[in-house]
Amino acid sequence: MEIEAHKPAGNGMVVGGLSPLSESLWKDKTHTEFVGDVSARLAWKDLTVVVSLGNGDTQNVLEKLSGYAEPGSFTALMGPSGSGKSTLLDALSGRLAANAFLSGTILLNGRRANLSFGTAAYVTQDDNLIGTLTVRETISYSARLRLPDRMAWSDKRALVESTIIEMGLQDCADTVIGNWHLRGISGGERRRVSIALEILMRPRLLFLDEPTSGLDSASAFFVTQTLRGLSRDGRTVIASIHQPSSEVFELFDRLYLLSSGKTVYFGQASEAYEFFAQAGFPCPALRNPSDHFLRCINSDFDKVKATLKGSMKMRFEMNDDPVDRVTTAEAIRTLVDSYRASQYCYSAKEKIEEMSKIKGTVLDSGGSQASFLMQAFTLTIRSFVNMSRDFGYYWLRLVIYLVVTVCIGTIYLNVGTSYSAILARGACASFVFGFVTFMSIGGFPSFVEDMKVFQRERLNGHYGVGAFVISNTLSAMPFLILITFLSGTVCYFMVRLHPGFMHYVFFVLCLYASVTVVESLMMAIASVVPNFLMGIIIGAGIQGIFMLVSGYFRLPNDIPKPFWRYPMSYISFHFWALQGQYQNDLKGLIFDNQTPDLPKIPGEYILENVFQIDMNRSKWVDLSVLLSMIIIYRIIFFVMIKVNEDVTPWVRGYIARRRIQHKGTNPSTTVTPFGLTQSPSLRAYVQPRPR
Ligand SMILES: Nc1ncnc2c1ncn2[C@@H]1O[C@H](COP(=O)(O)OP(=O)(O)OP(=O)(O)O)[C@@H](O)[C@H]1O
Repeated sequence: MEIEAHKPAGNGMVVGGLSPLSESLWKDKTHTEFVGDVSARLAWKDLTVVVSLGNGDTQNVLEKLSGYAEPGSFTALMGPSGSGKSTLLDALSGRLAANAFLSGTILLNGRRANLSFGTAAYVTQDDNLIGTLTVRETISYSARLRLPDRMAWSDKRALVESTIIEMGLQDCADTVIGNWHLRGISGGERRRVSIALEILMRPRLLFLDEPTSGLDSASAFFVTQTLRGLSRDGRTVIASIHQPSSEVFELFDRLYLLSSGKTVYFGQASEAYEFFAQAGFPCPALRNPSDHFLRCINSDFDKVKATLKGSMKMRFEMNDDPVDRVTTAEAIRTLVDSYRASQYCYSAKEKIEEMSKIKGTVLDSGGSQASFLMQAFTLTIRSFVNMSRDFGYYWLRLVIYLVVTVCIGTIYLNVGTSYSAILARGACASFVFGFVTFMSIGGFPSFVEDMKVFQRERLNGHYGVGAFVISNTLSAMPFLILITFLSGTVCYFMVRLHPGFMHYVFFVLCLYASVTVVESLMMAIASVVPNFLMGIIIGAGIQGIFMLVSGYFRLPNDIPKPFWRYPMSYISFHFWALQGQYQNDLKGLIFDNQTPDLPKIPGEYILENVFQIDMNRSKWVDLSVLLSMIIIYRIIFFVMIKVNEDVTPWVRGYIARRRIQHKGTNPSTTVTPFGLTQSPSLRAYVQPRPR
């Protein structure tokens, strides 16, 4: 492949968007049939977003916003912090939080469309990436996950390489992203990797939330130039941008200025200067126009002035700047009114009307084109590589498990068959299946990181929930087998549990099954509780309760009925593990009695009368129950993710809607002149953005 044909410009970055090679590669090799016009014309009219707050109050985050974005143009959303830029992007891309209610019209190619789960690509503010992979690996795995199976790997690789060059990542292509123990690429490079992952599939519609935040001026210029280049390839690009430099500002085609959820200006970026002058706020000489616009509409300046005046730290002198002669609140009012009465507003409305009348192509979901098997396989390999490189994922646990099992081994060394060994064996099994399995909770922070990556990729339609659950189960298997077989072997032979190969195999299998159940339980918790401290506390609490009813701390027949005995002890995996292991260890052994003149005690007698074990059930049945619990927890994990995606937002939305109605505001959907309604619905997933 002629990758060399891409000659990086200047600092090694190819500015100006997709190179002709990658564009043609994409079309040729994916064999994508572009029937008709596949460009994305996005129009929104009278978009209002109301959020319900925790105390039952409501807040208007966006108020009757109208605008449009066309293929071939780069639209920048600008405004002070809290003005509603991210909310507008979320509303347009179908990602509003469940407590947010949308009314108004959003049309893609003149039609109502669902833009979530891959139809539009969205680069969010947080760069949730896998820290142990290099930049090239990250993009390559993403290519395998999403490009069609029939596309040759050499072609996929060529596309990956051209994307790396396009985002100027060649110098750090073989550097790891970085995590808590690995020093990786810089923050700016992470941003560029996040963008690279989304442009890989050449989406027709691309949303970016603050793609230049945290970047130095050269990187910010480069990223913006790349986005502009993408738009020049016929794509529709909308990005929120914070405090752009004058060079970056010059790259915008259209500017959407927001303040407190209201439109201050929407039109050609180059004409904003004139609009501000006409409204009575001309940009002073030698001031960056974007700084001036934001200075005029950032009401925080009023608070800052008041605070400084109050504390006598600052004397305000009148100068020529009109912004200093009025409060920012007044300036915003004047600008909003001027815009409503301006020709910019009229021409925008006309354009929106015109766009709404043209019914264009229905765009396919831009999600993955790879088969389910390819997705599951790639995710398994990627997850396996990550687990093997992340010291904290399994290796640290292996060390701790070995240390703890050596401790167990020395404390119960050659436990034997004396009278006191009866209780010692019971205690040893209880410790192994209670505490040792409990230590698996240590993997929770890594699960939470995995879930963050999953959520980002899932929302952009990279793969399905099923592929993720399967891959997560398979990739962990070799590590769990290694950990449990090594530590189980140490424990089994040091303590000298029941001799015999099958007894040894049962012990380690039982340990493996128990540890995997804990892993699956913690994954299920991670799918609902994204905070790792809370997740660990919940996981520890659940396991503590399970341990209590395992049959060791209270004998099975003494566990209070009905709740603790049924269902709790049967749900507890510790219960099945102990029942199986007690049989595995004691059955067939003969123990000394309290005094030598009393007859010896058979293991079966102890099992039935001391540990109250159900002897009619084989230990292999106990093991099967444990193994089926793994499957049940994985199904719960799958269901939890689905519920989180589909049902939880609906329920939260319903509660918030009731609250708003109770307060007297009507959040009902608005039927627009286009006949389209937007309402809080199942598709308005998602986890509210962290704020
Ligand atoms: N789901 C929500 N629940 C409660 N408040 C919300 C919600 N979504 C947005 N808001 C509020 O709406 C306002 C606008 O938020 P938004 O994140 O859209 O602003 P922004 O312009 O993107 O800010 P920044 O530049 O700081 O990211 C803020 O006051 C925010 O707290």
